Amino acid sequence: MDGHVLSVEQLTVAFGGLTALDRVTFDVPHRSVVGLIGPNGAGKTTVFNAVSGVVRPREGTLRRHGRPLRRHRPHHLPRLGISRMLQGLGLFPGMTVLENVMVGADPLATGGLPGMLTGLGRAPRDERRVRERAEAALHEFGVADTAHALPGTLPYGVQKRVALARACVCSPELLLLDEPASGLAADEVSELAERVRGMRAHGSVLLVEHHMDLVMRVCDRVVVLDFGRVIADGTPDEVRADPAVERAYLGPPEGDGDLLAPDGPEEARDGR
Ligand SMILES: Nc1ncnc2c1ncn2[C@@H]1O[C@H](COP(=O)(O)OP(=O)(O)OP(=O)(O)O)[C@@H](O)[C@H]1O
Repeated sequence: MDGHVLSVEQLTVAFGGLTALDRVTFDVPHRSVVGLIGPNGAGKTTVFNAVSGVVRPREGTLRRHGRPLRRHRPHHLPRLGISRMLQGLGLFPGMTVLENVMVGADPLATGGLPGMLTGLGRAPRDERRVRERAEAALHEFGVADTAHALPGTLPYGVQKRVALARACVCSPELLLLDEPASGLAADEVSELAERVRGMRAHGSVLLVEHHMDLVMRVCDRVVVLDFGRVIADGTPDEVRADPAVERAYLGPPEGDGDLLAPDGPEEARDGR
């Protein structure tokens, strides 16, 4: 396959008079983990929303393997091999864990979501295949024993794993992870780091995360945004040592804290 899993070229997004993204350019290579970081309001979520087809860029091009994505919508993502795990998890509270993950696996089948939920108009073979894929994903993420529970009855860390299983069940070529570490305990973050690193075996990950320790541990490259512009793009070590990144996080006055300390950026930004 030619080109990168995702190429973002000169992406510009405006909300009224506010330019949220200003000619943002970066690539997500095949089988890599790319971190997208930056202070609050830098434009990270807007990049995800543009890639997901939720917002339309004013200018610029998104490419998958060199081919431009034109006027795509969020429901096209499974067909494009892209999956997104939302920060708010987005699990359906009235459906069991297994059913939630089956929704993620459903694009693999020929029948639609209504067919899956009602059992009508759907080949039993499809139903079986979707169920098996969902069960395998739950097993892979260590939550098979929760299959018949409702998400709201489970601890947050377990719900996160369910949401990850749902995002991964289609074996996406590109997984968009929006702050997957938020709300997790330290041991859960370490486990998450292992999982994200392991995802490289199957596809690529674009990771938005404030938890710098995780970003530095799992990413092959890190793209840094500030006020809608890319101010750095390099390996974790290169980005960590970049004075422009330090300025963005710590502000111009003599900030002398640990630049990309695990829980530093948000507090540092507040002090600008
Ligand atoms: N739908 C919208 N309408 C108007 N302004 C918006 C909208 N979405 C985002 N913005 C603005 O665009 C800029 C970038 O926001 P975005 O949410 O992408 O930043 P972020 O880096 O994800 O921030 P955070 O780390 O706080 O989630 C901000 O100034 C934000 O207020």
